[in-house]
Amino acid sequence: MNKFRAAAIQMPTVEDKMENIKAVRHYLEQIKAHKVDFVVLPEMFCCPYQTEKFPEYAEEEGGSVWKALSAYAKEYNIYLVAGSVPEKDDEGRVYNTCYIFDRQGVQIGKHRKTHLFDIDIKGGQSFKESDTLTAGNSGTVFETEFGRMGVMICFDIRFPEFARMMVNDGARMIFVPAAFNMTTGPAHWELSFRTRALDNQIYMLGCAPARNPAASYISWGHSIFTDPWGRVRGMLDESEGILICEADLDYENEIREQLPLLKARRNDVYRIEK
Ligand SMILES: NC(=O)CCC(=O)C(=O)O
Repeated sequence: MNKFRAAAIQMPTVEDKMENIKAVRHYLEQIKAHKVDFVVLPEMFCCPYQTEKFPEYAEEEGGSVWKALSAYAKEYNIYLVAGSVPEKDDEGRVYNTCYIFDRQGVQIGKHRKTHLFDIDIKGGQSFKESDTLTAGNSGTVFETEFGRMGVMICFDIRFPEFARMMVNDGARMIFVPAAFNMTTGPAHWELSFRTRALDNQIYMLGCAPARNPAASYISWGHSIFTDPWGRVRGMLDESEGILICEADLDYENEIREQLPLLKARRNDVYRIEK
């Protein structure tokens, strides 16, 4: 039980919400023979990544998208870290939400993106999720037969405390539905995954949408798997594809024993004396 397999499905997003949902089944069929334990989908995999579209595509928890994803988890006997979707609550607020289903299709976790992606890079990418989205207010872990796992969504990865909090809470791997762009992707995507993996001595799996050069927000792609030594174990390019990887928790334990960063922390002194 110390090894498990996971797949990141780097799929394109089309305008028709339910076409994206149908496409997920096609990929799950394709990887059936690999007997993966976990599948992760991209950020906003069934809604164009445009702020004005989020309220239009949003559904309440338990809606048609949720039902289809829960059914897939059961049918394919997988943990489904179901990318992210726009979720609306009963007061009309909209969140960037990742639902997590177990092998029976039962929802065992839900993460609402906590750090909204509001950036304005001179000569590069601008985006303002907070125009239409509300931020979540907590980190998220979920339980599996392999141990506790963490989930964060895209921009959340930039905040080191967030991953550290999950690791402090016992997370063994962090799943990251994401969609970096053509400005920050080449600069920071791989670096962010390697850094969070190295600092926390943990496996990280990031899943991005396939690149569509005609989209208003262009995804960097490059779904990625990094290990507790900070190495890249697998990475796609920008095209549609599936990244299949294996995590070995004995290896993670060994790294944590041999280079005992997590144990050697000095939480008693991390303050500035004034
Ligand atoms: N969807 C996002 O949160 C994008 C984050 C991103 O591109 C970054 O640079 O951070």
